[in-house]
Amino acid sequence: MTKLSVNINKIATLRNSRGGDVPNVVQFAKDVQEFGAEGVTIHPRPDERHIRYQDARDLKSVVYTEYNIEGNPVKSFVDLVLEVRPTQVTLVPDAEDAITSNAGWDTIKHKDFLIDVISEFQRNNIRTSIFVDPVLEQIEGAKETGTDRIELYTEDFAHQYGLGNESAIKPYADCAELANQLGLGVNAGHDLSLDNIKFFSENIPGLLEVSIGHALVAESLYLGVENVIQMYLRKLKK
Ligand SMILES: CC(=O)[C@@H](O)[C@H](O)COP(=O)(O)O
Ligand SMILES: NCC(=O)COP(=O)(O)O
Repeated sequence: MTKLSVNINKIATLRNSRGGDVPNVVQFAKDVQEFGAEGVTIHPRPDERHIRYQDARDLKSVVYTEYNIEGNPVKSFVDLVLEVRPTQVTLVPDAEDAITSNAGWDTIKHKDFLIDVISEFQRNNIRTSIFVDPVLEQIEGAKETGTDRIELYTEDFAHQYGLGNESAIKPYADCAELANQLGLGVNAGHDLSLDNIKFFSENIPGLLEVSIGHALVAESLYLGVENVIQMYLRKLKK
């Protein structure tokens, strides 16, 4: 069974656009779990443009499913994760100015660094995952870091599948197969959506978890807007 972890970054983006507390990120996390989500993911960035470090602390007491914090392990992020102690930390090599995550780790080049941070989190009983491109050498490199899991970076799959190229699944399936053989858990995320999630999950062996945010929030808007318009119209009827 593949777990669905809902990434709530976009809820914080909407909140921050008005400066108040609507929508409320903590309430949203409570609600998605109530509706069946099996995890909550956040990705605080150093500029705090969506999820803030304080949100990460506030969410700790309400996330009773799996709490996954993603980010680049700069010192402030490492300190935050060690303070909050989520279920899982996912390490992502983000550039500070990146609009969103746009690459996996070079697990060979950054092996020593990854070993250090991963062992520190594991000493504190926090499961680790590292964001990787679907490249076999990078999966072998990930194994060398001691990480518990990998997260396959699925942007390319999502893009290609949207164009009708089903063969784009192959490198992901091959990497998942190798990870399974090596004893690494397999997560996946980025641009997964209602359009591609069934095909992706059916073709990836041993897929433990997907984290989905951008498309899930957009789909919630599209699928909810008719209902909300009707509710407004009812209230406006004299
Ligand atoms: C790690 C990853 O794949 C990203 O999708 C990320 O968690 C989303 O971050 P943003 O919401 O900042 O785009
Ligand atoms: N790890 C990926 C994630 O949390 C969500 O990515 P996206 O669905 O917002 O692209």
